[in-house]
Amino acid sequence: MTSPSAANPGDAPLDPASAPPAIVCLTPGAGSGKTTFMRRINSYLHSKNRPPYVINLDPAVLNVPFEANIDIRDSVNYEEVMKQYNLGPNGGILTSLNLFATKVDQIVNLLEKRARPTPAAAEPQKPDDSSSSTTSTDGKKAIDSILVDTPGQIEVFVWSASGTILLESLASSFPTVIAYIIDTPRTASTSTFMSNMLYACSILYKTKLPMILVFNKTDVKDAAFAKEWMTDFEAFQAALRRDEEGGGEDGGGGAPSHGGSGYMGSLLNSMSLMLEEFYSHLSVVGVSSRLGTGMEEFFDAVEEKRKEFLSDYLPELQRRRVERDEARKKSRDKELDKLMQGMSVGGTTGGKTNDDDDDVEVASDDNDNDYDSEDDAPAQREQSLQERYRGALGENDDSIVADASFAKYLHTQK
Ligand SMILES: Nc1nc2c(ncn2[C@@H]2O[C@H](COP(=O)(O)OP(=O)(O)OP(=O)(O)O)[C@@H](O)[C@H]2O)c(=O)[nH]1
Repeated sequence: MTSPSAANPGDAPLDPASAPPAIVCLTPGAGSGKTTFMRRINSYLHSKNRPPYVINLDPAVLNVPFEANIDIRDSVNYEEVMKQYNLGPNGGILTSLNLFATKVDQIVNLLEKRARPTPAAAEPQKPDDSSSSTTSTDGKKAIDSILVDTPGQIEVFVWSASGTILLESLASSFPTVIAYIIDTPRTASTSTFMSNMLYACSILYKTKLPMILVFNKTDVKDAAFAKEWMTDFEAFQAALRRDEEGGGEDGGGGAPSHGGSGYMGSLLNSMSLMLEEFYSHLSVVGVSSRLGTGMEEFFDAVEEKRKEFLSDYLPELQRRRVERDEARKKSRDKELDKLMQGMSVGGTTGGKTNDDDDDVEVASDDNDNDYDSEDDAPAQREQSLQERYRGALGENDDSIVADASFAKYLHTQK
């Protein structure tokens, strides 16, 4: 994995090429071993003296068996959200994520600050310094990677607006990679394998982020069969035939596999052909979170996907971001124009200046402004009023900074 190498002066935007990767862990089903996997990669990075920055986005989790630097549970009380809004478990998670997503700018700002190396980082390291990490602007070690844990209810995260906002915001500053954790023993039948792949495919198209398929629990079942099915169509066909003849594996769930029978057989057949193109975009690794095997392979895949993010995904992401910012600015300008016209003080774009004394009184109730001349006064008053309205509409960064309680919480994080 690459650590940030280029020093970014002051508060200049973080260069994505030198930014640490963000690894977002998702799992299609409960019990796939996401938590165990997160704990394993966390301790692996600690053992390499490259501690990650950990973010927990699961508001409903009872215990996180690793230290999270930012934890959604510290700012949103899931139980309370369910009670107050009269929601069920999924609605509670969704609303908690929505509440948390309103603060995403502050989180990304904090992460950028923590990821930015100081000029001192450019100095050569001492030979006895085993760490390859640098130092962030506030004197702490610059973060080398970001690990994000997500709610086990994958659909709540992936298909919600807040999930999209959180992922896009993260990806706008950091090369973001999805680690999709699969329970290998439970994916051994052709039909469960195919449903898992289709789900991964839908997530890839929804998030538009590079993805690593992590076949977990390889101590119980080797992931070689899955790798073979993804690269060799004939092998998958043979497995389908075996399933049809009743000799297929039952996927560990106890139910017999009917992957190859009747219309299911031909459906799986054509789907496997269709998915060939999708497979070519994925990295596949087999790991055992219990034993800790496959970690090097996983981080090699992260590095590969980080590069892919920079070359393929980032340009598209930046294009979408510019489009969205322009649309947002246009709609704000429109609102501001309407507001100004309503107040009869003119618009932002060529709106006429109102010379009426009564209106000027409204605009000048702040005595701080000393105008140079009588002629300049209306224009300056109008400008000052416009600035205040812009602030109220959220264009001013100060409105974010002013949210002291959350910022204070974030700044107490390690
Ligand atoms: N044999 C084996 N078991 C594992 C492995 N990884 C996780 N497990 C077991 O699988 C079970 C589920 O693991 P978790 O890490 O809790 O899985 P999760 O995806 O977070 O599941 P939820 O808690 O339901 O969200 C536990 O009993 C783990 O001990 C592994 O690599 N090998």
